[in-house]
Amino acid sequence: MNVNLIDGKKVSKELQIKLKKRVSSLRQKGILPKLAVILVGNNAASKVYVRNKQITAEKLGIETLNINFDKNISENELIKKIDELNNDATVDGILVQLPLPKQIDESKVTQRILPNKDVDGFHPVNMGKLFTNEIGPQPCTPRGIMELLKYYNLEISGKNVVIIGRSNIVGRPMAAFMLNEDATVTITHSKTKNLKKITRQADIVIVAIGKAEFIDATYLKDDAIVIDVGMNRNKAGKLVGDVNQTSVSKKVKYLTPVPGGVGPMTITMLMQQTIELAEKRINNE
Ligand SMILES: NC(=O)C1=CN([C@@H]2O[C@H](COP(=O)(O)OP(=O)(O)OC[C@H]3O[C@@H](n4cnc5c(N)ncnc54)[C@H](OP(=O)(O)O)[C@@H]3O)[C@@H](O)[C@H]2O)C=CC1
Ligand SMILES: Nc1nc(=O)c2c([nH]1)NC[C@@H]1CN(c3ccc(C(=O)N[C@@H](CCC(=O)O)C(=O)O)cc3)C=[N+]21
Repeated sequence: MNVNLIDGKKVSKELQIKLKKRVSSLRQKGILPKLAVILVGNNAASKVYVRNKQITAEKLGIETLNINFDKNISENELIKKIDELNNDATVDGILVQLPLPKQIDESKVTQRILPNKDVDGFHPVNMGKLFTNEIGPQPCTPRGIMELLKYYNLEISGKNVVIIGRSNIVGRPMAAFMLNEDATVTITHSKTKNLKKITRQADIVIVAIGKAEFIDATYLKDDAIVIDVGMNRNKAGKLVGDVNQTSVSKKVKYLTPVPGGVGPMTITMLMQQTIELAEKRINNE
């Protein structure tokens, strides 16, 4: 059987047509949706992301404020900047690109962003809302994955979902999203024993480990749905996922490519959440 590729680029394009209209209607009301992005240092994966974000925001009419800091910046300086953006009424969403250098406590930074400007949905208040199935800003990558599954009419209720990776930005919130849709969820990580035995039972596997082409066909059952979140450079400098796409293509039913799968959806959800936060200004005024 041939694999069906889940086209994140196409789905993104379609969603962005609707988002553009929402931005114009905001702008007509005098509201200019604005996203502030803080980048510390020079992480490679982060830079791809920053570039794609800027291009998309511009296309949709979302204002961006880009702040770059040297990798040696102190935690206090970064916190000061966040406070300034928290108090700036023209800024709807604040995103601090992760990972941060060692001298900075990521959780302290995440918690400093006001929950109602937390466009990444990483603040414990918003994470808590996601885990209790309440409405709030949500992490963009797992939200984008849910949108992809919905677009392709792939059923989640009652399915065995195995997530590989337990980061705050992908694995953990992914588990909450899936649970909210009535999946039976297993979260695995580097200390998991017999990973293959677990993943082979999965109807849906979500891979977010950060190791180039780590997962091959032997990890999967026939007809599985495989979501590849990974963004890695291989030895030749090419962008590859955490899944060996050639190997699994012969076996599975659905697969997200890299590039063109989850990545574009993360960006689209980030734009959508910036717009959602900006739309809140209407009711608050
Ligand atoms: N496409 C997109 O939109 C996005 C892509 N990414 C990409 O996704 C990947 C993962 O990112 P992120 O979640 O931030 O990564 P982290 O490094 O924060 O987390 C990696 C997770 O994978 C687990 N892990 C590592 N090795 C193994 C292994 N051999 N077997 C099982 N589990 C393992 C780790 O376990 P432990 O906790 O025990 O250490 C950890 O939980 C990266 O390539 C990143 O660039 C990230 C965000 C968005
Ligand atoms: N606070 C924070 N939030 C994040 O969501 C976050 C982060 N920090 N740090 C880094 C990771 C990584 N990440 C990516 C998202 C999209 C692409 C993306 O657009 N990928 C294209 C790449 C295309 C290309 O340029 O080659 C694709 O997959 O098609 C890449 C990487 C978000 N992250």
